[in-house]
Amino acid sequence: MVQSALIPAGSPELEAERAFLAEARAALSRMHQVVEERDVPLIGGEDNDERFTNESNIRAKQLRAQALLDLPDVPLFFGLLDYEIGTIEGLDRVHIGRRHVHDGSGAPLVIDWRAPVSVPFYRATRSDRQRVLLRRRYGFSDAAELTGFEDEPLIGTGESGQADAFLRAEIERPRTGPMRDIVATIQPEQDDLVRAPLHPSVCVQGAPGTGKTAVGLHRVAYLLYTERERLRRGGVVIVGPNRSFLSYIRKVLPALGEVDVRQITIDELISQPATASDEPEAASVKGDARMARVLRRALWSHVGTPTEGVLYSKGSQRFRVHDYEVAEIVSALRESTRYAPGRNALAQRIAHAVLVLMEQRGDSPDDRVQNAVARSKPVKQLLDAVWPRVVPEQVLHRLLSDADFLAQSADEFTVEERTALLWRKAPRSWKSAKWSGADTLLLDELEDLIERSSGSLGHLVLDEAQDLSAMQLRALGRRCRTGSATVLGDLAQATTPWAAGSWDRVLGHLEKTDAVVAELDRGFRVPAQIIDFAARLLPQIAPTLGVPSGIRTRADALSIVSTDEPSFADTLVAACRTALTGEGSVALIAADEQISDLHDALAAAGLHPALLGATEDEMDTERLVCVPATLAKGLEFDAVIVAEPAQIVAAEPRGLHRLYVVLTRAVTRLQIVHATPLPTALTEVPAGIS
Ligand SMILES: Nc1ncnc2c1ncn2[C@@H]1O[C@H](COP(=O)(O)OP(=O)(O)OP(=O)(O)O)[C@@H](O)[C@H]1O
Repeated sequence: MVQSALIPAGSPELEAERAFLAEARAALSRMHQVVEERDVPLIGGEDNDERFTNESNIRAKQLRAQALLDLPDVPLFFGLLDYEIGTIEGLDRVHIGRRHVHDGSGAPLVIDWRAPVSVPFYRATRSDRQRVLLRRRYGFSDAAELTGFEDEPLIGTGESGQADAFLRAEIERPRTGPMRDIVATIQPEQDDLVRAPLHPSVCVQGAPGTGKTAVGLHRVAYLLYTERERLRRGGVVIVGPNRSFLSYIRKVLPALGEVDVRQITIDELISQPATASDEPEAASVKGDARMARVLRRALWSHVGTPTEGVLYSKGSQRFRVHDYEVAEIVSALRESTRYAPGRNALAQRIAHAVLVLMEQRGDSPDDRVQNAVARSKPVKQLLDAVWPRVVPEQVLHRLLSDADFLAQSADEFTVEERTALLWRKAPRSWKSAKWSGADTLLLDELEDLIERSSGSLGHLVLDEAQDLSAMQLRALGRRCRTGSATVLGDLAQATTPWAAGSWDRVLGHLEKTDAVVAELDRGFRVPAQIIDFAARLLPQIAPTLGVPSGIRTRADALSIVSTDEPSFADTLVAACRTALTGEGSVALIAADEQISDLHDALAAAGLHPALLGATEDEMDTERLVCVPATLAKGLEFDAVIVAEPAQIVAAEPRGLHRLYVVLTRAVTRLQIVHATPLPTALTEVPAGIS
């Protein structure tokens, strides 16, 4: 909501626009009321299908009503296009907003930004004006009151700078609370990705603040508009790195009228909760793609070679299926099925062989006889010996506790890697085992090897995907086998030791190798001075990536304060106090082990800081937030104070990547306060980087 618009209050045209806004609001309220008052057709009967249909209809009505609620702080429209007469039948002037609003008789008042007629709002230029005569952008107060507008005629020569000024004003609007939508200022390169079709999948590599998260969220809203029916069945899920991040983005989709999208962490998507943790070495090996082969081998090693056949008796008759015949069936099945259906198929094939023997002796047995043979004691005994029933926990327990079994299943791992995998103190049985997050993914993989999972998700958005392990990506891909994905991330921000390292690998693990990979390199969040400073780390952390460009510059964007140990806390308090005199949000970011002491120091100085991660919505309530470095990813603040970069680097193996993340969170100002020397990667400027 840009506040500085050219047309002043009181002008007749502005008053006309205000009246139009009031009319549109009243119309939306009527649309909402119509839905509220509509009876849901309920079908009689109490069986599951009928109950399910009734519940779905009630929920559909609730969602529709919710989507039509007029949100008091969200403007109903943000732009307008004047088309050449006759371009669109009966509609030369189009107001563009977050939702479609009609007057009750079907005539549109506000057109949804996702509709084809809205596209030129984002794409038309003077050299390619797409039959548009004029583009108008509106300014609103924080209470969504129309304060003015700017017109951009597209006829004539030259380019106007209004769009850039508008974008800049929008980005620099002080941040309060969670992330907001960018629907009024989506840029053409972002719009390409937002409106890309549902298939194939899309993968976006983008430097910090290039709008990846914003693109992912707007793309979901767009896909739900164009493919609602297809996506309704499987659903759409957004997977983010942690609860703080999800809380930060939670309001964008509802503001765009989409209230039925799950936004969760990967741990929440995998059904089994973790109850233990891993050493980093173990977590790394468990996340490695080679684990998939190891698990497959470990599982299938339970299938043995029959040493005896089956002797089936019916009355006085005996039917024998020889061991070599069983062995042939087993070996054909192991090549072609999953574990559990293979076991059932083995029983059926043996039973079929018995039936053939019966027929050879003149009987004419039917299917019921075959089923009875398949369930008979001799067949069951053979199954238990040759193809035993197993559960994922059994297999994993054995792998992590039995060094010989592990060595036999995992010969591609080094001795050190196998040692890292083995439990120091193994639980007595699989039933009493506690599983770490990495283990739950291995169990998930095993479950799929035993019985194919359904994989029916319609669309999956993965944010910060550069951090996911191969096994996490495989688990995600399994849930979306027929659906498509939007994969968002930045390889330079990969902080996990198990990060896949390239988009080809990520997409391979996800089984979305058909994805189109695109790059965003215009940084909207971070002023150029800060981006250039942070980019000094790139030659070390991501030498193959290009250096991003910041679209804004600010003379006072970056300052570095060197202090000594005794004055360190006081210097930080002073820096935070000064930052709070400006507008918007302020973050103090420090290494995780340092943050709570610093939080206490700020509190003792009376600055009322919140501590990120303590609850879920601390960014909504306090202007000053203390952020542990490991939770900073994906977030942004108007002013950022980074304490002791060297400590952030020293805290973890990929500390320089973490520092890159931390340095790129500020929208207006970054101040670095340090008592120990800055990491040399920041002070020794490589050639070609300013
Ligand atoms: N077209 C735009 N108009 C206005 N603001 C924008 C636009 N594109 C991005 N922004 C703003 O820039 C900031 C960064 O966007 P976003 O968080 O989506 O970037 P990102 O690429 O996901 O960053 P990171 O890599 O740090 O997670 C946000 O405040 C977002 O609203």
